[in-house]
Amino acid sequence: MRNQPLDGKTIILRIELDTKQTFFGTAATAIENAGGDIIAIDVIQTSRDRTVRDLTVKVREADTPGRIAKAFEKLPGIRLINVSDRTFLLHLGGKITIQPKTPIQNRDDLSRVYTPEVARVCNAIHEDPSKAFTLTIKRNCVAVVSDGSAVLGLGNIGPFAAMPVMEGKAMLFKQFADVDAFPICLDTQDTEGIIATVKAIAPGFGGINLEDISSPRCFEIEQRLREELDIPVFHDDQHGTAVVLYAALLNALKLTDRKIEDARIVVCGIGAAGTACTKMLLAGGARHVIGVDREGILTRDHHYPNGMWQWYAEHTNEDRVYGGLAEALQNADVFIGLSAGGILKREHISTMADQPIVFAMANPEPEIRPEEAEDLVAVIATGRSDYPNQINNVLCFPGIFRGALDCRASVINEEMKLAAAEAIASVISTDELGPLYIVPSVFNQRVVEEVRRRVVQAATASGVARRQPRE
Ligand SMILES: NC(=O)c1ccc[n+]([C@@H]2O[C@H](COP(=O)([O-])OP(=O)(O)OC[C@H]3O[C@@H](n4cnc5c(N)ncnc54)[C@H](O)[C@@H]3O)[C@@H](O)[C@H]2O)c1
Ligand SMILES: O=C(O)C[C@H](O)C(=O)O
Ligand SMILES: [Mg+2]
Repeated sequence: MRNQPLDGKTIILRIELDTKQTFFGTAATAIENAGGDIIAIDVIQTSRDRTVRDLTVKVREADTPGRIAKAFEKLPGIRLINVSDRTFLLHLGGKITIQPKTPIQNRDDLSRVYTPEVARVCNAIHEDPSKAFTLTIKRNCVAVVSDGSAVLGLGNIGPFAAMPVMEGKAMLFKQFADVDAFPICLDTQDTEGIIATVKAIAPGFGGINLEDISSPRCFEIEQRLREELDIPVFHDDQHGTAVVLYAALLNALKLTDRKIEDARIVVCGIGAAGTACTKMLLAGGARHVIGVDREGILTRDHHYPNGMWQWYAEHTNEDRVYGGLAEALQNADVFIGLSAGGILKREHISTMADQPIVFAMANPEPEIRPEEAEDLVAVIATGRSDYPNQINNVLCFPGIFRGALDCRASVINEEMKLAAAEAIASVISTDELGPLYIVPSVFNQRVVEEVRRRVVQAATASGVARRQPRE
């Protein structure tokens, strides 16, 4: 059932009718009886005794398509050729394409974009490699690189299955920040193999956005690439998430009249995202953070083979709380979930402090659905597009890379991340702030603009900008 469309969604049924044996009305009635609502009909092919039609059908329940298929099996003269939903149709052939900026209309054009004239441009770059930034796509191009090892919360589903997410990130880069991003899914999960491959492809890119690479390998991969490349390398699940989380938390704390230093914060899922979010919270002044992973609360009297967990245990949970999620959440002000769907229960939230803040950010299924918890919380947010308060790294990565590319930053540093977080939080004024509006919408055009502006300023002030963009 994993590929079944979700409730309330639209599917498209391609059916073939033998018009000597049956009528369209029979098919329509079967669909209605199975819980489907036909909202459009397209005739695809027709002949004297055969017709093929696409029926766009709203489904009320997840098992409606299955029930329609069963009903058709019993009806002579009706054949179900295919069921697709709009999401799958949108993915047919992939979601992005490459387009030339100018058409090649004659031999003159051809000789400029290609041999022989292109050779002069190649020689110019050979003499001065920094010209690659002005004379090639490098200036505006980001590689979105994954090994498919931690795709959303789906786990290690490999490079082929990771592609739709990476294509989606490339679309978002382009639409929101006019960055040309290319999805690259690697058929290796070997740390050295990934580092060598990214270094080898780097000449064509002005930045590297690492995506959905599992921890702890992601830490070393990013660290080494940062040291060995002179373009920004940014692990989105760590830093993009941390930036947006921090922005959202600043606003949620403001709304509930709390200070970050006093807030008791539980981070669940100490992987790539959970670790980076915690580092940003500590840098922002948080003093009471407890981390919980599958084996329970991380404590400093335990030795962890995972170096990042060892670091984590030494820098959090000063009061030495032991146990699991339930124990960690007693009297906590904030829950930050970056773990797995459905693991937070109402019973957990009811033991939290008054006016709890719940950020259930696992994708695609949050730790708890807002409708299950909204009567218990002051603020709830998820990473999804279909609920209010979407805390998702898409609020950060387009704008932070736009800024970094525009000022040709050599890295994306802490100052730039902090500037991006403050920019996102600032898009919502005090008057506008409310329980359903702690982070701006992805479609708010001020987000990228403001993030870019402050990121360029921060890069310049911290000495990593290599040019000043025209405003
Ligand atoms: N909203 C966003 O912008 C955003 C950004 C990044 C990641 N995420 C989501 O956060 C989750 C983690 O992503 P990641 O990149 O850090 O992955 P990761 O694989 O690096 O880390 C996941 C961590 O969660 C832990 N975990 C899994 N199940 C758990 C459970 N039942 N209880 C406690 N801990 C558990 C794992 O042991 C691991 O340490 C995913 O669901 C991902 O989709 C959301
Ligand atoms: O892809 C997303 O929606 C956010 C994030 O990068 C994730 O891995 O969940
Ligand atoms: Mg991700």
